[in-house]
Amino acid sequence: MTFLSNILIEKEKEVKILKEQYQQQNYRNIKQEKSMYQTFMESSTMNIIAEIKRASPSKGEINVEVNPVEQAEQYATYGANAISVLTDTPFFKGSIEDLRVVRNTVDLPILCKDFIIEEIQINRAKDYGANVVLLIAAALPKQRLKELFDYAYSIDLEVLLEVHNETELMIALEIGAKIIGINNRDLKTFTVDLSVTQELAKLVNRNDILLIGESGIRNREDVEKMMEAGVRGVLVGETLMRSENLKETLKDLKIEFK
Ligand SMILES: O=P(O)(O)OC[C@@H](O)[C@@H](O)c1c[nH]c2ccccc12
Repeated sequence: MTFLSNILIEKEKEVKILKEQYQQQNYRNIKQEKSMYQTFMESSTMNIIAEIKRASPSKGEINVEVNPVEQAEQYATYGANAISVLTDTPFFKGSIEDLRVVRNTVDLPILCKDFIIEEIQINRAKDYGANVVLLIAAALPKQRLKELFDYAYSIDLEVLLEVHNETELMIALEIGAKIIGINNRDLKTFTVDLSVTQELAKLVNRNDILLIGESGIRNREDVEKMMEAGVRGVLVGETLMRSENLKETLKDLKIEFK
């Protein structure tokens, strides 16, 4: 049993309960003036998606006691371009409430980071104020991915479509993904290798695709590697969650495009 198949089983249960209990809330329906895609494409510096990540199955507890409001405020103040909120509870100790409080704190684009298998999760993400949802190519068959992808855009959400190998990348391109995240971490083995982004990015020779390098980014050198690989954004969790000086850490990661 891999982590991914385990969590998908967990999500089936969660969705079943959601279907019974969830009622549309419409707390906040934020329409960003500009899409994340557009802002990131126009930026002259590396775009940083700063993640609120309390724990993970590969690292255990990272920063469980974090105050998501303070963390998000600091991310925004020190130059993050978007915020990712891990809303999964059983494996990452996050919650959908984290998303709401972050939404009420910052105006940056917010990514709802979860393992989405059904439309109802997308509705809930929207309700709680997300602008972008994650879809993971390894988690679903192509047809289903495409349906969820189209559904998200139909309710004005953008999609970060995450891939980890060439087959998944081709699927993402066929589906018409505009924002593709290349995960350096293998969700089945947890191995992290920045060369995943370096290799896969080479296969995308289109300048209308926004590429994001995800996972295992610790310092400026890593961001430089990602930039040379051709990504316009990086998704950083653990490094920021463990940082004792977010001002310095974010400054270090934010580099100018050449
Ligand atoms: O903490 P890191 O190594 O900086 O990684 C952040 C982010 O990429 C990672 O949390 C992530 C990428 N894809 C995911 C899918 C599900 C859960 C988590 C993730």
